[in-house]
This record gives sequence, C-alpha cells and structure tokens, in this order.
Amino acid sequence: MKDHLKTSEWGLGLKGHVIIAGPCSAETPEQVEKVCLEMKEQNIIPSMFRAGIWKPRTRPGSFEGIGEDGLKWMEIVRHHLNIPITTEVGNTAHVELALKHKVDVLWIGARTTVNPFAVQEIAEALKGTDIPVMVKNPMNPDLQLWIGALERLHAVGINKLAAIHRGFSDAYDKRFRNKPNWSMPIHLKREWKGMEVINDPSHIVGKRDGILEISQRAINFGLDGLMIETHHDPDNAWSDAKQQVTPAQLKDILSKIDFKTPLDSEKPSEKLHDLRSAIDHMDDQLIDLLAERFAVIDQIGAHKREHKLTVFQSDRWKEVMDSRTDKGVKKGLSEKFMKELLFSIHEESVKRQEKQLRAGDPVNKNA
Ligand SMILES: O=C(O)C(=O)C[C@]1(C(=O)O)C=C[C@@H](O)C=C1
Repeated sequence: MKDHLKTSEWGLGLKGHVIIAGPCSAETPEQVEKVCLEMKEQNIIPSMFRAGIWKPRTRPGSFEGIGEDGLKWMEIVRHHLNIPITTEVGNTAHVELALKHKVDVLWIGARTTVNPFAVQEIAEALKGTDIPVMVKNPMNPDLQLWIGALERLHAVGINKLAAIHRGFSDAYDKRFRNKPNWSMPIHLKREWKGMEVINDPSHIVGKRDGILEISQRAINFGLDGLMIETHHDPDNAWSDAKQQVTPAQLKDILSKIDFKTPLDSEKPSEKLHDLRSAIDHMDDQLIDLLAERFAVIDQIGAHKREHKLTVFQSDRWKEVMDSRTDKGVKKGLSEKFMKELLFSIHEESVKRQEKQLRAGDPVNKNA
C-alpha cells in the first residue's frame, strides 16, 4: 500500500519483536529510576521505555499525568538504560513539549484516534519532523478509523509508522478490560502491507493475570511486538495499578513466550510448501464448487421470476443453515465459522436472485 518505514528502519536500533515496557505513568523521578534499576537488575532491557506523561482519564478526579516535569525525568531512563523513550500525545501542546524534550517515539492513544480532527491537528504539528509515531486502535472496532489516523500522519510526511493493538471497548463482554477482536489487527496488516502492529496486553486484560496468555496469542497471530506496563511497585501505582507488572514478572512473562518468526520473510520449508500446494488445490475445488452452486442459484432465480416467488425462503434457508452447521460442527468446524460462512453464501444468493427479479437481465457474474 503506502510506503512507510518499519521499526527496524527507524534508526533506533530496533530489531525483531519490539518490546516496550515501563510504567503506565511517570510519577516521580524516584519511581522512574526504580523501574529502570529493577529492569537492569533483572537483566531485562526492553527495546523501548514507555511512560505516560498526560493521561486521558474517563472521569475527572483521578491522576491525569504529571505533565512536562515527567519529560525531564526521561534523562534518568537514558542514563540507566540507554534505550528509546516513547510517550502518548493527545494534542498539539503535548507534541510541542515531547519534541522539545526529545522523546524518541510518540504514540496516539485510543481516545484520540477516534477523533479525526484531533489526529489531523497532531499530524499538522508533526509536519517536517522525522519522529516515529505509533497509533493505538480507536476505542470502537472501526478499522477504517484506525487506518485513517495512520493515513493522516502519512499524508503530512510522517513515514516511520506502526500501530498498537490495545483492544476495544465493549459494553457487554466483561471478560476483558478491552476486547481483543483479533480480526482487527489482522485486517489492518492485510490492508496496509508491512504495517507492524504491537500488541498491548495490559490494556486488553486489565489485570496482571492473563497478560502472558494474550501476549502469546498476539505472537501466534503474527503481531510484531508487545507493550507491557511495568512498575517497581504496581499495587501502589498512581494509575492502572491492577494491570502493571514488576520487572521480575515482566522477565518471567517474556521468558515463557514462545516467539515465532514472521513467515513472509522466510523461505518456506519443503513441508510447508507441500502443505500450501494441497491448500491451493483445495481452494481451487472450493471455488469451482461455489461457482457451480451459484449457477444453480441462478436457475432457481429464473424459476422464482417466472413463478413470481420471493427470493428469500425462510423455511428452506433455516433447513440449509441448521443441517450444514450441524454437519460442520460434527466435522470439527466451529459453529460461529459455519454460520458466518453460510450467511455470506446466502447473502450472495439472495442478492443475485433479487437482481434477476429486478432486471430480468442475465446475471452479471461480477456484480
Ligand atoms: O432454496 C431456494 O429457494 C434458494 O434460492 C437457495 C437458497 C440457498 O442459498 O441455499 C437461497 C435463498 C433462499 O432464501 C433459500 C435458500
């Protein structure tokens, strides 16, 4: 799609999976230093250090970030860990201060990504700079909004870009603080080739337990890194106390993750090549069969037109749906997948037949 530079090309020495760790918020210089020293002690040096300076809170009254002072303390991080520093910016004043204090990488938070006006203003403020920017997914699962924010930055010349998957707000599903909706980061990677997506398990899970599981799933899906909130004393953190881990816990989590290699850059082994050939053949057959099915659908459509019958036949459709789902489930396919597949087939059937009824013209196969 659009040309952009990957994390390994940002000139910050990043390579492989990008691991971003650090406290939810910078609180005091002592706290920043303690986190750094414990990381050092545990011999767990992340690829980048994160610290929130301005915190967008749902309701007023809780800690809203330490502000510019916190940016001065980033020198402590540089001194102890010598790694790039990243923080969130939510408006142009934040951008100005972050640039003034030489923050290495910025990120745009979920609450900002939802607002194209805000993203555009930030993009304009960044025009002419060379700073890398990571864009968190918007609060709601809207892929176009997520891509749109990246495009706004790209359009002003910011080409060091990455995305962060922090999950999506869901009023009903309370298993997560923010529901992962794994199809979203995967779709993003499909739509914008080469776009790296860093997973943020801390905001998805909302508590310490489960960070390992979500991290592993992110790596399994092929996401490109992890951002894990890390604090020397999480229980007494000024924000997000429940979901932060200690540097020792971070080390434990990272040591348990089975990191996978991104496939696309690898030449597939003979075995993988053979398995893929089998898939190519089966997909061919599936497409032939689907084409045959829709040819019959067109014949039924012609019959319906002749006999003035409606396209949608609820009893027959229910029978098709139930029997095929049942069979699929018996063969080990998930009910959700079967239903989605059948819905999609049915939608195409009724569209084709309705077109026949409407126009009476031969069906345009490309419609
Ligand atoms: O059985 C029909 O009447 C069809 O047109 C086929 C079909 C299908 O795709 O299986 C499509 C539309 C109807 O709602 C029911 C079933």
